[in-house]
This record gives sequence, C-alpha cells and structure tokens, in this order.
Amino acid sequence: MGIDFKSITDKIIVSGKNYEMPFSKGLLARSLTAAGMKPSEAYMVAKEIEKTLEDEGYESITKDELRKRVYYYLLTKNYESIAEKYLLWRRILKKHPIIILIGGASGVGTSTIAFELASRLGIPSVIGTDSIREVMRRSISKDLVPMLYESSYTAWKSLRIPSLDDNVCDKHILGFERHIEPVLVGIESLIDRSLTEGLSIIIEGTHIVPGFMKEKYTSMPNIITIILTLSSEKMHKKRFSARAKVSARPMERYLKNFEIIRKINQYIVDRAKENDVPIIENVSISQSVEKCLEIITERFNYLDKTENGENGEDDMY
Ligand SMILES: Nc1ncnc2c1ncn2[C@@H]1O[C@H](COP(=O)(O)OP(=O)(O)O)[C@@H](O)[C@H]1O
Ligand SMILES: O=C(O)[C@@H](COP(=O)(O)O)OP(=O)(O)O
Repeated sequence: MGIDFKSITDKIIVSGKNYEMPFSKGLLARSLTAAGMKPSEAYMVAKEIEKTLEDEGYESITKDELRKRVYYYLLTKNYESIAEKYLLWRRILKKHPIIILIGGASGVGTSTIAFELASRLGIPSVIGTDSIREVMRRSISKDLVPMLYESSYTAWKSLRIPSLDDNVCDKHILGFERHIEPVLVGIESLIDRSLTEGLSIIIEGTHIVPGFMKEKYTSMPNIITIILTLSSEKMHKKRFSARAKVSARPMERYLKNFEIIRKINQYIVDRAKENDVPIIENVSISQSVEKCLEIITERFNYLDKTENGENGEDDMY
C-alpha cells in the first residue's frame, strides 16, 4: 500500500501511473533548468505555479495535468523556447532511459561535469569507470591482464612486448588500449542492466573512448557519448592540484605522468573526431554543462521526430 501523504502534509499531491508524491518546487525547478531556465528563475517559477494551483483549490493533480499546466504557464510568460524544450524532455524521459557517457583523459573534469549534469537532469546514478575497473579487477587475475591493475597512464609498463618500436606503435597508447578493454566489458554490462531496468544513468571516466564500444550500443539514440578535453596544458596541470586539495589523490603522481596523460587526451579526442562524437573544451563548468544539455536536446529532437513524425505531437504530455 502507498503512503497516505494527505495525512502527513498539506501539500498538493502529484500522482503518476505508479506512485504519488507531495508537490516539490525543487523537482519542478530542476526540470525547468534542464530545459534552459536559470536556476534562480526556475525556483521562482515553480513557486508561482504551486501558488496558482493552491489558489485554485487543488488538493491533488496528475503528472500529465501538471505538465500541461507548466507548459501553458511558460507560454503565457513568454518562455516559448523553454516551454518547447520542457515538453520535449518530459516526453522523451517518460519513454526511454537515457544513458550518458562522458569520457576524457584523467583530470579533464569528467566526474565534475557528470555530477552537475545528473543534478540538472534529475538522473539518480552517476558511476565512475574507475569503480567499474575495481569490480573488474576482482574477476580478472593480475597474471592474465596486468594492465588492468595499472592506471590508464602506467598500463604500458605491464605490456609483454619487450621492445616496441615507437614508429610502429606507441607503447603508451597500446598500454592504454589494453587497460580500457576489460573495463569496457563492465561498462557494457552496466548499460545492459540500465536498459533492462529502464533507468537513466551517467557513466564517466577515462575508459569511455569512442570507437571501442560495440555498435549495438553506439547506434542506440538514447545512448549519448560526449568527450571532454582541455587544450591548455597549463589548465590541465592546475586541475590536478585543485583535485589534490579535496581528495586523497596526490597531484605528484599525475604530474609525473603528465606527458602520457596528454597523449591519452589527444588520442581520445582523435577517436572522437573519427567517430563523430561531440567534444567539449571543459574550461568553465557552467558552459560545459550548457553544451552537454544542447547536445542531449538535439538528440532528443531526433528521437522525438523519428518516433512521432516531423511535428512530434503524438502523446504530447
Ligand atoms: N570546468 C572546470 N573549471 C574549473 N575546475 C574544474 C572544471 N572541471 C573540473 N574541475 C576541477 O578539476 C579537478 C579535476 O576534475 P575531475 O572531475 O576530478 O576530473 P576527472 O574525473 O576527469 O579526472 C577537480 O578538482 C574539479 O573540481
Ligand atoms: O587510471 C586513471 O587514469 C585514473 C582514472 O581516474 P580519473 O582521474 O579519470 O578520475 O585512475 P587512477 O589509477 O589514477 O586512480
């Protein structure tokens, strides 16, 4: 049996197909910011919508009706473009789990951007590929794949090939490739699980490299890959010292291997270009998040059109 919210709160009750919850200004504000509204403005709009409903004497409202109300409220306040995006996002998220893969060399900011994006989109799970690597280490022995037990930038040390001619093959990159392969198996199984459960998820880290994932995944329109980079070496170096201040990851290790990390950064960017995967210069957090949202909205538009025809108006709410 569900919770009897009416007995514990005066709030308007919002009901979906399978659940009920008290009206949350925070939740509504989050869907508005995902559609491009400024967070401060979004909270005020959510507050105003709640007040309008209360003034009209609502005690409960269905999610579909609320969505319709929000849409028309935005139109009357001249937020046309946000109104359209808001509807598009609600329509897509209602039908599909969204899987966002954020890749980039160590230190370029994948986990920072992934967490920001998750909070803007209301996606409850963010998994780092370094955690997946930890799980894979328990199932694959060090003797079999020693590269997996290294970091992405030290994996080359475990290669068996005694003397690699750098003109034929770059040992740092070969080590990196061997390092990410087993982690990809874990990433793909996590994606399978999310698709089966219908749960949206963000997976981030240096093991997300375009061209390495099976086509089955890259061809799905609701799986979106984005690569982050930093062209400025100076800025990239600074990120390691910033991280060291708030985590137990000493910057010395990363600075010592900086040349290799930069090589990996270039390698990931090249693979992204080859595979038409969008690349974002992660200089400012807010601008990177905005760009991610633009890329995701563009993909949603495509999904919507292929499912509902050009005007995308079936099942509008
Ligand atoms: N756009 C940005 N502007 C300023 N600092 C950033 C930005 N993105 C990330 N950072 C900071 O840089 C450091 C490394 O970022 P992090 O997300 O841990 O990198 P990664 O997960 O790619 O290794 C962190 O201290 C983070 O707060
Ligand atoms: O292997 C690597 O490049 C990093 C990946 O983590 P991020 O820096 O991407 O968070 O892990 P490490 O072994 O240094 O703990």
